[in-house]
Amino acid sequence: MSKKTIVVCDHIHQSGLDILANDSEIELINAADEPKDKLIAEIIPLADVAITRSSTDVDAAFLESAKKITAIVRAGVGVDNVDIPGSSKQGIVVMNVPTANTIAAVELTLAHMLSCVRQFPYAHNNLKLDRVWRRQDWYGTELKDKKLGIIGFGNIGSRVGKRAKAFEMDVLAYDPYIDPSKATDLDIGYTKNFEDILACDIITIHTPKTEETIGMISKDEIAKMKDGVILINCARGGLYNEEALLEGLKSGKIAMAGIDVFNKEPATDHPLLDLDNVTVTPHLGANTKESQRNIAIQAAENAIAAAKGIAYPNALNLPIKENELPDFVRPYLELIQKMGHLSSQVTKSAVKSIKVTAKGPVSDYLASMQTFATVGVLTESLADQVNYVNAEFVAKERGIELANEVLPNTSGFTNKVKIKLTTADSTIMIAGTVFDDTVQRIIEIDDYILDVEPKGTMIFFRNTDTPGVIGDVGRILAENGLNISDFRLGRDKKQQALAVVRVDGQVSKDVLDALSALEACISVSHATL
Ligand SMILES: NC(=O)C1=CN([C@@H]2O[C@H](COP(=O)(O)OP(=O)(O)OC[C@H]3O[C@@H](n4cnc5c(N)ncnc54)[C@H](O)[C@@H]3O)[C@@H](O)[C@H]2O)C=CC1
Ligand SMILES: O=C(O)C(=O)COP(=O)(O)O
Repeated sequence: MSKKTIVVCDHIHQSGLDILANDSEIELINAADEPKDKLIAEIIPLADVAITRSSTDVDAAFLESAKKITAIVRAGVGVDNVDIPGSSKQGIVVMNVPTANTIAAVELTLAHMLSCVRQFPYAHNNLKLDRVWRRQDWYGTELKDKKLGIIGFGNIGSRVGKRAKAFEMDVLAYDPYIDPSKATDLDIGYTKNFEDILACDIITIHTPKTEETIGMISKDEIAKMKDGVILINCARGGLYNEEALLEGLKSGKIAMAGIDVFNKEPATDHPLLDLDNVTVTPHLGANTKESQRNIAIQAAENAIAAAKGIAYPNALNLPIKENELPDFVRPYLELIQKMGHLSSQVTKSAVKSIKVTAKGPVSDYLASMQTFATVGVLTESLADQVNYVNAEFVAKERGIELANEVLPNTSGFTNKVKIKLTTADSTIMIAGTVFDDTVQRIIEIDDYILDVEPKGTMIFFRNTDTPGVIGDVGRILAENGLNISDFRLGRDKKQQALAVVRVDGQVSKDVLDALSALEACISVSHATL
């Protein structure tokens, strides 16, 4: 059998390189020190499998060169620099190594917190580089009794919280996608109100980088914070808007920031580096010997398994062989995934169960429908960490009940699919169908009959069915510069109406507040697909 070539694109621990070098069926190319243009142009075309870290973007240029690649192993957690849909299209399985560097990132977060409150690097430089002994210049503050706000309470966030408790901090978690008991069982406070986090003394973020989390802390949020707040980011650059962060640090509103990650890396001429109230590290969250050793071993073993076609551990995608599905099924899978994504955005709470029902010939693909619906629901909180391969496993791990059922088709449609999402706070049902094999439509939301294209930014406005409401909604949107691209109305038997309004542009909190202040409003929410 000819050898399979595994290309290592970034620096990994020697233990992983040894495993790769010692396998007689594997040809190892260690390209960590090669310039990226040479890597892409000359080395990637030779690879059957590639191992990457955050320094190598798996983008269009990479994929263009990846003629033979069947699998990519991201030797770490974050896959925001990996084009997963593009990889799937090319039949490339993307895998990551999700928990091997958790502790390293947790401990770096604590290091930044301590460095910030004691201005550690500045005092260090003053003595070591300037040879100045001025103890009166270096009065810090204590972590004890300070309120720590943690955004994102997953593997890293929860462990930061646990350790902060050992410092006798008052810890508060914000993560709308977890069961609150995950925090309260650790004697850590839990809030669904983001404003509570903004009122903390120190704020640290541990979410993936998604459309929802990019710029989660920006100018408006910083304005609401305490004067002298401390901000830590050891997750991903851009979760704190960098311009707003810079401005806040310059004005002194933010006393200190501890930053490990930047929007664009390497960040050797970033304006944050010119300030004297930041502690910075060059994306070192995962850089401990223990983590890198564990990651390299797992990445090497998983890359070999993939190269030999034996297994794809922690696969984040399942390249969909579209030609193996009947033509009419594919749009239903896409539709139910959108319906899942939409329902989780509207309910915005810890998911308890996802039930999928199908009527008509599409019911033969019920298990796939369930998978796509589950991916859609969990995408909102987990982004790329959930996929068609691991959806069921991830849902079960989070205590989410999955159910599905085929129902006799009395609907009048050739096929009809429905998702019922139950969360800690509410339940929503959305049904859809596909016309002419291509035209996807939402046809029911709860008891309302509608005809809505699931696309773009949508506002869901539920109101008592009284005259003049539509005009009021239109006026508020116009006043806020939002152009309406579609307006659909459904009525139920209780004299209530649901308007689904598609708009061009983003829906701000002000718009939602103005809509919910209307007398006829029962509820208002929005979602973006
Ligand atoms: N600096 C570094 O070298 C390292 C950075 N990381 C990054 O740290 C971050 C966290 O990693 P893990 O804890 O392993 O991930 P995780 O998946 O275990 O946890 C992420 C949590 O964020 C929550 N979340 C998602 N959207 C949210 C939102 N809008 N608001 C509040 N919470 C939200 C999720 O529900 C989940 O509980 C990732 O961005 C990862 O890439 C991870 C390792 C090393
Ligand atoms: O695992 C992650 O998400 C990280 O950010 C670590 O990235 P790295 O492997 O150090 O380039």
